Amino acid sequence: MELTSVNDATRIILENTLDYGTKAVAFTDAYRRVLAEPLVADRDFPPFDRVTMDGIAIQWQSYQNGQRTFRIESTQTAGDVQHTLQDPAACIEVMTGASLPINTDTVIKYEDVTIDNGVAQLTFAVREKQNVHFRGEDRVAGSAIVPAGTLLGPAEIAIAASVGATEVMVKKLPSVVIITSGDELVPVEATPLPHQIRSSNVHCIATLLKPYQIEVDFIHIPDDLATTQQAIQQALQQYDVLILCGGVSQGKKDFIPKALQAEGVQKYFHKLSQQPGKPFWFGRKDRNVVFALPGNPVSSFLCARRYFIPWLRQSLGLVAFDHTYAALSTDYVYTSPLTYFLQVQLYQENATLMARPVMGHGSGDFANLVENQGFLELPKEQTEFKKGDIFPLWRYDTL
Ligand SMILES: Nc1nc2c(c(=O)[nH]1)N[C@H]1C(S)=C(S)[C@@H](COP(=O)(O)OP(=O)(O)OC[C@H]3O[C@@H](n4cnc5c(N)ncnc54)[C@H](O)[C@@H]3O)O[C@H]1N2
Ligand code: MOO
Ligand SMILES: [Mg+2]
Repeated sequence: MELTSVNDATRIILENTLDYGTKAVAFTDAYRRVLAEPLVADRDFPPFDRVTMDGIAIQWQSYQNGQRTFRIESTQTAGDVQHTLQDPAACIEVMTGASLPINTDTVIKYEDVTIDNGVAQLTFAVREKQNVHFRGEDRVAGSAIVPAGTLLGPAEIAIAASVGATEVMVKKLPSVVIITSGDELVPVEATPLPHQIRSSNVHCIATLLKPYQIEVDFIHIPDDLATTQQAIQQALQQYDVLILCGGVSQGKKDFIPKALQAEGVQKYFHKLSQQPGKPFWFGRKDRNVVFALPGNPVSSFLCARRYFIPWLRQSLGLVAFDHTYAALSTDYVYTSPLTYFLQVQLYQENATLMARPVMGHGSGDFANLVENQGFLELPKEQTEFKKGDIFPLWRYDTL
């Protein structure tokens, strides 16, 4: 049977991204959501001529005229209404964050003056308009400071706060369920019998999605076709996205592809020319998108990272691909005609990000994942990879 290439699979998946609309959320809950409407400056940034040093404010012209001593008229601290300098030859004491007094244009910090008996004497040269952050210098009122489509981080949340956007419009997230199958799996809190294991993959995948603020539901089904079909039917009604884990290979109880098709999910591909994750199945039914990942823990994780994250990013209006690049630390040989996801440990060598292969015991060895931070995507046309060659790097920490 013809295997689908990694490139074709990527293209097909990205042809099936969906827009889930927008919603308003409290700006304090907007971290790592995608902004749907720009954050607009309600005032100039800064909104008034802002003093940037504690010291005295003068009129530059009097300094220019040779004056070096200034009588102190008043003191203006941050939060005070704006003072006015009455005598152009005098000065006003001002504090960082205060609005610059009317009739002044230059601030001299305390370290550059001596004050005696209510008179300030300059001890250093002064530049016109120094130590003032002038109104509208950064942004003018009405300008879009944060454009729509931005993934919100600390800096953007600060802008939301500053413009008084208690609620912001963000892209809605798809609802996601992770469905595990397998009679050998028991819950985390259970003590497994000798032939059983605790279900761990789902928590790996759920954690992978957390940086995007996606909270998943979990469903576990036994290896039984009728129950599987029923669970899939219900999940298709309840969720936008189904991520299934396991049951997609050749086993006697690998029912997932059959059950999905029986429930009307159209298969877009099954089996890729990649290692690990070869038996990956992807399909769609109307607005339901279904990622049926191979059960081996490394396979399900790397497939979720390599295919689901770009799908999610594009669905949210972000650039789909979030890989970077790293250089192989050593020669490497891989002879199968498959794209290889090589698990690597990352380290910095001068300005180059280096990737050292960390070989585990195949796609069942998920303990090995803790030793590496991502994988290099080695193209299937090549078998010999040279030290220093650069390849796409998919990091596990996606944000
Ligand atoms: N005859 C063939 N056998 C297999 C092939 C093949 O091409 N021909 N492909 C192998 C590859 S590659 C993979 S990957 C696996 C995929 O298997 P399934 O998707 O059918 O997954 P399962 O059989 O259900 O489980 C595989 C393995 O993973 C463990 N697993 C599953 N779910 C979890 C979970 N939630 N937490 C922890 N571990 C989980 C499960 O116990 C199995 O050990 O098939 C190969 N076989
Ligand atoms: O491709 Mo399977 O994903 O190696 O274990
Ligand atoms: Mg199987």
